[in-house]
Amino acid sequence: MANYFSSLPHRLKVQELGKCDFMQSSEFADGVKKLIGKKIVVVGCGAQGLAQGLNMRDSGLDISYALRQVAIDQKRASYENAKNNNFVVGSFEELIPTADLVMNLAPDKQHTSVVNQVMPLMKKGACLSYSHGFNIVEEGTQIRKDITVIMVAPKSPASEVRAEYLRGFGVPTLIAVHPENDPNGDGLEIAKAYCVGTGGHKAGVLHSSFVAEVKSDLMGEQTILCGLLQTGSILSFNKMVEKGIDPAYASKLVQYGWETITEALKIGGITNMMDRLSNPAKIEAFKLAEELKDIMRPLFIKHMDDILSGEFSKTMMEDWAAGDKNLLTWRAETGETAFEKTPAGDVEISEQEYFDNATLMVAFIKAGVESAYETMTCSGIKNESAYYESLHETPLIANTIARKKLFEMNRVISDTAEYGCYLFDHACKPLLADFMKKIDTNVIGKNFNASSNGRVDNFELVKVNAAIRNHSIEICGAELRAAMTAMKKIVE
Ligand SMILES: NC(=O)C1=CN([C@@H]2O[C@H](COP(=O)(O)OP(=O)(O)OC[C@H]3O[C@@H](n4cnc5c(N)ncnc54)[C@H](OP(=O)(O)O)[C@@H]3O)[C@@H](O)[C@H]2O)C=CC1
Ligand SMILES: CC[C@](O)(C(C)=O)C(=O)O
Ligand SMILES: [Mg+2]
Ligand SMILES: [Mg+2]
Repeated sequence: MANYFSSLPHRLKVQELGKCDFMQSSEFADGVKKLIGKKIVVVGCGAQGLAQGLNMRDSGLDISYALRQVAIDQKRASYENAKNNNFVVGSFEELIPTADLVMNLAPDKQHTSVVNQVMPLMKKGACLSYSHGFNIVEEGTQIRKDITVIMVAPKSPASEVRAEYLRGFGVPTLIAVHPENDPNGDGLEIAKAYCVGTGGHKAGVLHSSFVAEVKSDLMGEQTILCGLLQTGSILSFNKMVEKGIDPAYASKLVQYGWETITEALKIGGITNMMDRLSNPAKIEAFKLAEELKDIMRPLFIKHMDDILSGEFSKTMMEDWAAGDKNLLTWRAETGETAFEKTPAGDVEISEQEYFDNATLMVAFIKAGVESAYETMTCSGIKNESAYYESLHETPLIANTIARKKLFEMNRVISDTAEYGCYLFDHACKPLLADFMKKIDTNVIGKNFNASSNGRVDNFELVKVNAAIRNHSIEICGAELRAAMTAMKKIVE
C-alpha cells in the first residue's frame, strides 16, 4: 500500500493539511443522539480504549470490547481492564458483526492486522473509527466502500481523557471523515456524537482531516510534548547533580516542576507562565529560550520534513517489522537514566519555588512550544491545530511525568509517540551540549534572584513583554481558551 498523503496531488496535499474549522458548541446540540441505541464495539482495551469506553458509557452509550482470542484466553491486562469495569467482552467473530460502530483503538502498528480481520466481519454500511489517522494516511489502507471511516482524535494522553471527563471538562479533539469513505454522507454526524460521548466538545473541536491530524500529531509528540520534556528532564537533572544540588531535591524539582510550570501555561499561555517569574528571571528565561530556539530550529525542521515526506513513518515501520527492536532498546535505556533512578526527595517545594528555582525549565517550555507551533504553521498546518498540539497538550503530558516520571509518560502515550520521542531526544541532547556547558545553578536548582543584582532595564523588559504577548500562539491561544469555559484547575 502506498503512503496516502504522498500519493495526493500537491493541490490536495495543501487542502487536506490546512483543513481546520473550529466548531461552535451549537453544532453539538444533538449530543450523542446519533449513537443512541447503536452497538459500539471497541477493538483493544488499552490506554485510549478504556478511557474512551468509560466516558462513552457514562454518556449513555452501549459499549463492548472485541479483544483478540489470546488476550481473552490468557486474561491479559486488556481483558482485565474491560472485565473489571463490567464491560461485555468477546472475540472479533462474536462482536464485530453486531457493531454499528467499530472503534479501532489497538496500537497503530496493529492497525493493518486489525483492519484485515474486522473488515470481512463488519456489517454492510457500518462505521469504522480511528483516534489517529496513521493507518489511513501513512500506510494508505483502503477500506471497503460501504463502510464510513471517521476519526475522533483526542489531543491528550488517555489518562487525561478520563480525568478531564470526570472533572466535567474534556480534551480538545480533532474530528474528520475520510473523503474516500463517506457513503451515506453522515460520517460527520457520527463523529460529532462520538466526540460528545468522550466529553471532547467541552474543550474545543476542530473539524479537520486525517492528513492534518496525522502530520500535526506526529510533530507535536516528537518535539515539545514528549521529546523535549524527556531531554529537558534529563539535562536539567544531570546539571543540578553535577553542580552539587542534592539529587533528591533535583529529582523532585524536575518531576513535579513541569506540571506546576505548565499549569500556568494552560490557564494563561506563555504570557502567564513567564509572568510567574520575577522580572530579572523573566528576562533571563526569555534570552535562554531564544538561544534554545536558534540551536534547536534545524532539528524541529528535520522532524517536520521527515513527517511530511513519509521518511519518519517508513523508518518507524521498519522497526515494527524488526519486532520493535529500537523502541524496546531505547525504552530500556531511558529506564537507566539517573533521573529515572533517583526518587524524588521528601522535601517541601512551594508552588512559587518551582518557578523561581527552575528558570531553565521555563525556558525549555517556551522554546519548545513556540518552535513546534512555528514549524507546524510554516508547513501549512493551521494555527488552532498547532496550538492544540503544542501549548494545550504540554500540561496534559507534564501531568504524567509528575506521576511516575518518564516511565509513566512513555507508558501512557502511544507507541508511535514514544518512538518519535526517543528519536528527538537522542538528536537533541548532543545539539545542546555546548549550551548546557554554560548553564549553572542560578537558572536551575537555585533562585535566580539570589545571584542577580535585581536590576531591570525597563526598556528591555517592555521589549521582552511585547515579544512574548504578540507571538501568534498567544493571540490564537487567547481565543481558543475563551471557548474553554468549563476548564477546571488541576494543581490546587
Ligand atoms: N496513548 C494515547 O494517549 C493516545 C493514543 N492515540 C491513538 O489511539 C490508538 C490506541 O493507542 P493506545 O491507546 O496508546 O494503545 P495501547 O497500546 O495502550 O493499547 C492497545 C490495546 O490494543 C490491544 N491490541 C493490541 N494488538 C491488538 C490486535 N491485533 N487486535 C486487538 N487488540 C489488540 C492490546 O491488548 P492485547 O495486547 O492484550 O491484545 C491493548 O489493550 C492509537 O491509534 C494511538 O495512536 C491517540 C491519542 C493519544
Ligand atoms: C502525546 C502523544 C499522543 O499523540 C497523544 C497522547 O496525544 C500519543 O500518540 O500518545
Ligand atoms: Mg496526540
Ligand atoms: Mg499520537
